[in-house]
Amino acid sequence: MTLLNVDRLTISRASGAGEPLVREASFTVERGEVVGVVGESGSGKTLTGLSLLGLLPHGLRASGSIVFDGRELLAQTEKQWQRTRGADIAMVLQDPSSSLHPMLKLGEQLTDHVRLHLGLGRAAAQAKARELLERVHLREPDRLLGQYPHQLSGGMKQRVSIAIALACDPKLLIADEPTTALDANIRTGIIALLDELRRESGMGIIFVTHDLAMLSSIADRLNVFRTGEIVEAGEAESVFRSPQHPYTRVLLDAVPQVPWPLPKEVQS
Ligand SMILES: Nc1ncnc2c1ncn2[C@@H]1O[C@H](COP(=O)(O)OP(=O)(O)OP(=O)(O)O)[C@@H](O)[C@H]1O
Repeated sequence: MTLLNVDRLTISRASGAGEPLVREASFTVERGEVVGVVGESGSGKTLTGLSLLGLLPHGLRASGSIVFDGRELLAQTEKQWQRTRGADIAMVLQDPSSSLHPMLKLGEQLTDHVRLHLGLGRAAAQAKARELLERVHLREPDRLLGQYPHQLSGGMKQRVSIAIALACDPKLLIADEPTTALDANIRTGIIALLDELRRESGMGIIFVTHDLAMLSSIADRLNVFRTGEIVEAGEAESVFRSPQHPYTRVLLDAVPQVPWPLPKEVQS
């Protein structure tokens, strides 16, 4: 069964004013698949991601259909959404600091998170926290658990926020510009980690970015957004090789070299 089936998703102002911000967007995500969502600033990528978590900003509403694992999310109560978030669908944001409390040691944040979501006792939660840090390839987890976020580099912080997102074994991860704030060489490591996690766990990933080149090494399929609409969708390889929409060509022209997939040195 398809993991996620978004059908004619429309996001508009609840007041009815103005044009919809996202218009009739339809796409699917299969298990273990990375779907790239690309487009210029303001094209509706983030709102689409937030609607999959029931987290649209106040004053906006979604219509159409979002079927996840066989159930309609748009019909959910707030209580049902709370169970969906984290346990079924998790999100990683551009700025890892936004998912980490600056005044709390990582150990407290990770163990509190797993205790809350998995109902584990203190010792089991600490063991789970260590295991999660190892899963994202952070060395010396015990030492890290005693540190504050500001003691970590940006790349390490992003790995910790991925570890937090993985705590409940979500089936779908929405990664919204997860590498934009990072240096080029760190970026490659985070992309490799996401690629490894989807292979290992069968988790689907929606990778949102304005940078098409970023997706060349990881995306199976692409959705190109422009002013609230999907203007091109298809297998990543064929979109890279022969883009159909003029806007996709403009995005590709901004990428320095585009044989698909890009050679490793260009990906970084
Ligand atoms: N709370 C809101 N109320 C009204 N309009 C909003 C709200 N949030 C976002 N928008 C508008 O919706 C449109 C889509 O925004 P969205 O954040 O999804 O774009 P994006 O493609 O993710 O952009 P970026 O790459 O800059 O993050 C934009 O025109 C934005 O100004």
